[in-house]
Amino acid sequence: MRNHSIIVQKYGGVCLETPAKIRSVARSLADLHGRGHRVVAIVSAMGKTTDQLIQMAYQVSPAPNRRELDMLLTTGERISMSLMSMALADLGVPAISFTGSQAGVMTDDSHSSARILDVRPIRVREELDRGRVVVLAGFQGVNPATREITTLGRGGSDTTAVAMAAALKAERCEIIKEVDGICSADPRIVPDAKSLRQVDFASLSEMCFWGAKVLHFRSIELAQSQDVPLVIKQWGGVEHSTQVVKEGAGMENGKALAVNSIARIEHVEIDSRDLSHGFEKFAQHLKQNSLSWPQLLDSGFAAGKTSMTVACDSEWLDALSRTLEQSQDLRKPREASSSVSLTCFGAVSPELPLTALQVLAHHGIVPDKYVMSPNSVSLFVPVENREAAVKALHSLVQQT
Ligand SMILES: Nc1ncnc2c1ncn2[C@@H]1O[C@H](COP(=O)(O)OP(=O)(O)O)[C@@H](O)[C@H]1O
Ligand SMILES: N[C@@H](CC(=O)OP(=O)(O)O)C(=O)O
Repeated sequence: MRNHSIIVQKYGGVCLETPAKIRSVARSLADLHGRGHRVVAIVSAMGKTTDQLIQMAYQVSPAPNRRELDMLLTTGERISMSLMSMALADLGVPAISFTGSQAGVMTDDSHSSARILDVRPIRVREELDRGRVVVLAGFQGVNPATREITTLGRGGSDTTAVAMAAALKAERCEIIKEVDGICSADPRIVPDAKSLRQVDFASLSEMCFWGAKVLHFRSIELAQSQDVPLVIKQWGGVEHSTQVVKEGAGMENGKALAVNSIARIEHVEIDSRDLSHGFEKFAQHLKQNSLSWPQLLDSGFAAGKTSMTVACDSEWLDALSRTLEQSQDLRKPREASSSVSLTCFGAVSPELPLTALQVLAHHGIVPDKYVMSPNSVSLFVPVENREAAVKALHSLVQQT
């Protein structure tokens, strides 16, 4: 099998929700294997397993130890990988499952937000050469210095898939989803959102930073730097739904591609001398409460206070809110907000921010913050206006 091309496929929790769905994914892997490819399947935890495990941890401890939390969360992917391997064996396909550490995914020591330092897939290669389908637990690795098990952060299986595809020099890395690829908006909010057949790395990276739950943000950067051919495919479909390309050939500069949103953004105020002091106090607070760094969206200093605007998964934000109630110097100055972002191919045109504000005003939505990035216009709106804001801004996406 040494000369056969390697295909890495990643299946998210939605595609693996039930034993029946696992059997059906196994049939599709068997089919790919039967067509002569060497197949590596990266699996996430079934359905909402990771959420349930996190909730369980917080029921046991208000500030779960991060090492132990990683030990707990990695079990979700172990369940999927072993079940998938069993289902493949039942179909007569030789298969073997590996955890992240068995597969040689080496990370730093940052529990719950570890970064991949190296991938040494020795056992994976051996098993592929033997003709087996290799099923790998996504979202996890091991720190070679401490020998501790780590996780890559929520949604990290996409990053495992890209890193493994790069290390194995795979022909391509396919991210298999239930949705029809990357859409011009979350189809749950905008049912007639169109699927983007091609998207360039820079735009996709900003879409995912600003809330498109289609790919782990870090996996995009990795695919670009490691030159991994990356496609997003709808589960059951034969064609690629979305192909990620270096440059979006044929697309107009500044064209609005998609609207995405972050449902919950929390604001934190820190009594401090200056911005740097504010950051130090925030870092200390996170450490004391066993919290990893969140996604930082905005920060500023005025009148003895550092303000931080952060996003993360809801369990993390709930935990932060609880710890802030007990703090003297850090507090929540206001209710949470949502962001809504319009991402363009190429640089944002200078008139777009005003147009976006006018469209929202027409729908009675008044944002209170505007953040500019190279490809996106992002506005912070009240949580209750989020869906209406996404629908309104979607009218600016060119329907071609
Ligand atoms: N721009 C977007 N395009 C496609 N899906 C999006 C977008 N923004 C948010 N989503 C949501 O992301 C999820 C995509 O992946 P899904 O296959 O359901 O999950 P996973 O593979 O991570 O288990 C869907 O629930 C979809 O509603
Ligand atoms: N199970 C992990 C990792 C992951 O990547 O999941 P998914 O591919 O279903 O988003 C999580 O829920 O964060």
